[in-house]
Amino acid sequence: MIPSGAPIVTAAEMRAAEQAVFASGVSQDSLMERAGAAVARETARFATGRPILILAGPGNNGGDSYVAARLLQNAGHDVSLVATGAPAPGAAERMHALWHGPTSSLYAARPRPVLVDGLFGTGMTRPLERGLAAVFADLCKQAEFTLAIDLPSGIHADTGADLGAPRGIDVTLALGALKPGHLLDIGLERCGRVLLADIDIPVHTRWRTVTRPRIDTPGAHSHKYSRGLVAVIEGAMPGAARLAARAAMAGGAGYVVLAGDRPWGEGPDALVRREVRTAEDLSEFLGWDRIDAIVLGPGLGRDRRAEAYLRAAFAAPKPLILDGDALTLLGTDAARWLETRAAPTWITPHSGEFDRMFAGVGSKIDRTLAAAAEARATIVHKGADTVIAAPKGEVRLLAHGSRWLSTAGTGDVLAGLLAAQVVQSGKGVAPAEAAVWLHARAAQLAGPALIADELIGHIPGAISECL
Ligand SMILES: NC(=O)C1=CN([C@@H]2O[C@H](COP(=O)(O)OP(=O)(O)OC[C@H]3O[C@@H](n4cnc5c(N)ncnc54)[C@H](O)[C@@H]3O)[C@@H](O)[C@H]2O)[C@H](O)CC1
Ligand SMILES: [K+]
Repeated sequence: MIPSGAPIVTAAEMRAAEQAVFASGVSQDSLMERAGAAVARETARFATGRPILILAGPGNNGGDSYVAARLLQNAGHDVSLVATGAPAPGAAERMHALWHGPTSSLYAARPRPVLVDGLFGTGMTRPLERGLAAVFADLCKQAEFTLAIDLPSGIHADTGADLGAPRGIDVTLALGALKPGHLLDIGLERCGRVLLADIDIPVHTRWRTVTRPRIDTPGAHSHKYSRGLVAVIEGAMPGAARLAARAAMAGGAGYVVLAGDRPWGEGPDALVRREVRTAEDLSEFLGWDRIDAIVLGPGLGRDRRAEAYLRAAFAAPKPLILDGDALTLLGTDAARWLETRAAPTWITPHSGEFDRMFAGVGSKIDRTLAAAAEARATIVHKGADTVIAAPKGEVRLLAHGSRWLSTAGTGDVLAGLLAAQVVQSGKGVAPAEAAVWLHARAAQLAGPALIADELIGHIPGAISECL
């Protein structure tokens, strides 16, 4: 569980935001008191009277620990503390001096039912030392409830990479804002439930977690064309394009056309079919001015005709959603090709497709942002941690999507759903955010062992939560 619509900042941005608070006249001690008070409040809520062990590292994460230990003890809790080294000069040292309760060394620590991890937070720069990681993991294992301050110690704040974090953290209390490490990579599975404590540090960022979209009920004068026409192009595996087309219909598009050489197969009667056999046919069809968005890629194939279809779709001056085989065909030339398009483009790669198209370093957010800027396209980089990035720097992140989505055809559904949002809500991240939210919610509604066909049936239920 991750708070929705919450700001996400890097460790450096968080430090800069803290500096701005200090510059406005707030002392470091009072900010640390706020952080420690938030930790004490949440710990007390979950501890329900059980004995508490607090781990305090050498930096400001440890400083928060000393404050929380003092406040919990003052409130009557049974608290003991483990310090892993001398506190750094400054606020952490002053908070250490105010702690008068029992303190032991890490290696002599006895497990207690409630564990608070204040070893390292955003200052985590290198892997945990082995012995420390082993003792820490053991204390977590033996605790009944574990809360991590800001981040689990052993998770890289900016990438979510594993620097030795234990399993079994129940709650991570993010201070001030979420960090990428709460949402990406190993961080996503090691943080447990993420709660966000507002400690009054203003942050300015264009990175947020995905929120539930607001969808308008069609107006009195709406008609099939005003609600948007989506053209889905069929290829070698027609089932995939049909899934995308049905998802576009369920997603609220006014009119959906399936175009291909075998479009007459199964599927709803409300789906309009159009026979297209060659790239010339396709160009002619895509010249129809009623078309508001094109979906190309699901089940397209990778033969010469598929390449010719891709060129025809690229040349059409219409919003274009590219998925699956279209992305494989673009390959390492993707950015060069995509940046030539005048009309808006969305691409929906999973990590394998993304890595074939783009180089790049850093976190999944950094790499997706760099690719979006280079390709001048909005990218929905799918996975357990789905990152949406737009060329001008906007980022949306959806973590904890249903693991049951990892099955054939769900990506085709997302592509169709995205097209439906594009024709209804326009440019950039907004339609992608809406599509990703609806897709995840439909998956929750479909429950375990879902198949892509069933997912489509739950899209209207997801939409009804957004009206
Ligand atoms: N800045 C503030 O006033 C506030 C910060 N808050 C909390 O502070 C942490 C960030 O604190 P910082 O001191 O920058 O870093 P850490 O406490 O995470 O640790 C830094 C400390 O640890 C050393 N170190 C890093 N990695 C390792 C390692 N693998 N093994 C051993 N030592 C390591 C590093 O060199 C430093 O000495 C933030 O997360 C908040 O919890 C408050 O929230 C608000 C006030
Ligand atoms: K921590």
